[in-house]
Amino acid sequence: MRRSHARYRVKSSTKSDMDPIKFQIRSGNHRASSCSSTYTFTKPNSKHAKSNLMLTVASTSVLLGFLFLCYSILFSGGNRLGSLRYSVVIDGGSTGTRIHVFGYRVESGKPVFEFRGANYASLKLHPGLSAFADDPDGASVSLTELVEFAKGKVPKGVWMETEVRLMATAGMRLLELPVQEKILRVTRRVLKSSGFLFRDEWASVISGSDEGVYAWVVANFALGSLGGDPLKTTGIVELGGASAQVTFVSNEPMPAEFSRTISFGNVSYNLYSHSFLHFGQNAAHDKLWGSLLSRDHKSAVEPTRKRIFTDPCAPKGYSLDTNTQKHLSGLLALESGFSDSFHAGGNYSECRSAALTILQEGNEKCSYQHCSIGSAFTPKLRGRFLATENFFHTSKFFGLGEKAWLSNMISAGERFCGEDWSKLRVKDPSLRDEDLLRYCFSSAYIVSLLHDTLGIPLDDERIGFAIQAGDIPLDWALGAFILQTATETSQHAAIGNHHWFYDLFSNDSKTLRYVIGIPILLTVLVYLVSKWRKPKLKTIYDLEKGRYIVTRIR
Ligand SMILES: Nc1nc2c(ncn2[C@@H]2O[C@H](COP(=O)(O)OP(=O)(O)OP(=O)(O)O)[C@@H](O)[C@H]2O)c(=O)[nH]1
Ligand SMILES: [Ca+2]
Repeated sequence: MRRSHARYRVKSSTKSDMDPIKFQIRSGNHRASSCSSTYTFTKPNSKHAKSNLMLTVASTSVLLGFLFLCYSILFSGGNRLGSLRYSVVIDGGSTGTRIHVFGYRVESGKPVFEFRGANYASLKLHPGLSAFADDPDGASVSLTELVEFAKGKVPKGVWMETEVRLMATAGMRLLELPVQEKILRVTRRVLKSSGFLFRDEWASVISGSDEGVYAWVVANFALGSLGGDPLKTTGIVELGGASAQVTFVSNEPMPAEFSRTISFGNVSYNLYSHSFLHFGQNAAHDKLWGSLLSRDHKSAVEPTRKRIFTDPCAPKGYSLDTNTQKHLSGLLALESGFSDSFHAGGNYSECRSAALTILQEGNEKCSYQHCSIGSAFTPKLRGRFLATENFFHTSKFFGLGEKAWLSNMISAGERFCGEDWSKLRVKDPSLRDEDLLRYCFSSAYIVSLLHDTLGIPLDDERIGFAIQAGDIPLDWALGAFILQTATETSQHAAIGNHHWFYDLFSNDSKTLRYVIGIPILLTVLVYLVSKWRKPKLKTIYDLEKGRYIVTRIR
């Protein structure tokens, strides 16, 4: 085929709708004379071409943008749909520091908690933060180890969204404020560099009332009564090392400092909650020794006679070695020669009345209508209760069953306290002296606290002891996490902070398919239609008429 002598002339067009560049091709097989009309092939109308291109690019970019947005919502960090989110809570207790790592999902705008498997891990290290009063920097060692444990449980990609909170309890409350602050400063330094999401105010000494509320929350969450009828909830009595907590729903009028109102779901609970500082088991036992000493100081002992301290809560034959002295409060440990004047009385009922004296210390300063423990207001206990921490440990040690465990605690304590120390020592060789010794005092203190002081009948079936409910540990730190997360999630839902897409997608994969599938379909459709509809146009410049004629090519 002869090659056409194509000659290109650029002709600027005045017509706005015409592309300014025209190519005139004179085909070789035309006679010169037949140049009456020259076919001018224009590039497809580049205006149209451009708008098609624009349309395709626009719809593709909208689609890509949309897919990217979906990806960023569905698969980025903490907003990952359906993926686990994490939270870390550190319990700064008096006898040890425990870290809890929680995994949870948000489904239909609500957190779903499962405290098992990959969704929960915890580690406790001794001693507690308060043991570093003289060496605050020393607190960083165990805390760093706990943080490393948590980092091993949380995928690195979400550390930045994982909140870490440190809440210290009674052990730290017993320290002077400046000392507390020094230790907290060290903890903040460690947590700031942990890689987790942390703010200074998230490391603090929480109030005893908060501690009690959190313990109440986890107990009722575990029992399935949280979010239900307030009168069907279960109260808690917690016997820690340095403090004891009592929290339950009470409709009795009470002073504001003991009253707490919390909401869960659309139910609100009016709680009595108080932490009795210095009335934890270990702190009370130290008080006992302090009272023995001061009692002797008061007794008119002639200077020549050797002073004897009789401890009714120490089984006969027990001698106070330096190891146990280490655990005595400063007052006693400093008492020179205390150990050789110490006599183990091994008498349960005397031990129980010594415990009652400790529980009623300060009662004379009661400024409320009714105080049971110390000078703090306590309403009449109503409803069911769970007795946790030392209530559980001592009941377990004596092998008590749920049934009538309080009255059985008396007989178990009488046997243990009255037994010869050497025989007890042989029965439980694995326990340290000071831990084994403590069971005599504990059995008396528990009965004196629950029955003699709080008035719970010895055979009351309404109170059980536990350390977990189902497979959920009754640890106040879990309650703090539950309340914190539920509040945060409902706040997001309330103020619409959440990704509105997120709701659209939350847990509804059908929507996901539609929302991603439809735009793809539409784009393809638009593209095909534009391809199909794009008219094959031919623009002819009619030399005779001196104007362009646009015709459609079939
Ligand atoms: N007998 C016994 N007591 C235990 C055991 N584990 C913990 N305890 C005691 O139970 C009490 C409460 O335990 P934790 O809450 O872990 O102690 P803590 O938080 O350091 O103490 P607080 O700051 O008063 O709450 C403390 O007096 C512990 O000494 C155990 O296995 N056996
Ligand atoms: Ca505790």
